[in-house]
Amino acid sequence: QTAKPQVVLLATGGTIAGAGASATNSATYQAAKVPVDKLIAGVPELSAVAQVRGEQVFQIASESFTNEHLLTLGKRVAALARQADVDGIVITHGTDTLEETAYFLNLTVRTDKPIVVVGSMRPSTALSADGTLNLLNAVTTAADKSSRGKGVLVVMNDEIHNGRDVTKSINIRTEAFKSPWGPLGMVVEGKTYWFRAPAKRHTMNSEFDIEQINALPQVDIAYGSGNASDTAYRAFAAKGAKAIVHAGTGNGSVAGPVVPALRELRAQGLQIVRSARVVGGGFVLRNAEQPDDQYDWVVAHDLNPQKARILTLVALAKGADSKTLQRVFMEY
Ligand SMILES: NC(=O)C[C@H](N)C(=O)O
Repeated sequence: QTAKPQVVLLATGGTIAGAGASATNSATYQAAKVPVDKLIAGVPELSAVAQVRGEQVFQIASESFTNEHLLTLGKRVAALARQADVDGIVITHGTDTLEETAYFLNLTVRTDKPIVVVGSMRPSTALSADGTLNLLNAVTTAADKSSRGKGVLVVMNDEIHNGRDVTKSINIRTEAFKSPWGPLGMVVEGKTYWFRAPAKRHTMNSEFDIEQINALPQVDIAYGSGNASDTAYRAFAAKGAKAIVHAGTGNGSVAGPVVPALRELRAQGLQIVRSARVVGGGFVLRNAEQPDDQYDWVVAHDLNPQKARILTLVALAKGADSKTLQRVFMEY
């Protein structure tokens, strides 16, 4: 009998480790309560798929993830990926910022071993809790050789998503994670089925390397709306932001009263990234809506504001200027 693949489960908290007062509490509960050994013990079916060992990296709700958490987690994932006795890595994570961590790892961990990020929408104590099957599907995907070289994956609700594309699109359904360009595959009854592969640079082909990153700059997001003012942009700059991601209306458009502030801040050295707040997937074109060449601003292409923040962090940590920043937004 051949040995089972070895999968390390890194637990960070979230609703998948959440506990409510009763089985009918599907939305009222405390995140980050159940420790990693209990998560593993709660799904005995895991042992048929892989040899799973767990590590509790953090025990937090993902809305409280900081840049330091990203660095700590990324370095641990990279160290494990280098070990010969690790075939795949699963990260349990709160769903609120799961897409940000998945994209960060996708950009910075240089490995072709499967890295799968997973969460749940209902706490472990709820009726029809979704965490157990999500976890089994995530370990199945991480243990599968066919998952290699596809970048960091997110497995939720039987679907395998590209960690770059996927976003939390609703907060009250188990069918919460969507990729604007579609999922990569499915996990059904312990088997993976693939339909497409990521086209953008990631992991092994990335120019970024978590081993070389020891600090991440402050990058903030300001939200566009009607009656917009420049207050938030100037306040972020005053507090030391190195870049501001503009979560713009429509095609990353910028309200008239905000334009002079963004031009001034750019002149002071901050990078200005125009993204789109639209939910179906943005697509911001350079020099459409605003003269980006003239203002030396950057467009986020199809990345949503929170993902644009992650790529900006990583690029600025490597000293990117505005030209490099624009290049990486098209390549990653
Ligand atoms: N469903 C969840 O995991 C939400 C929770 N607030 C978290 O992100 O940790």
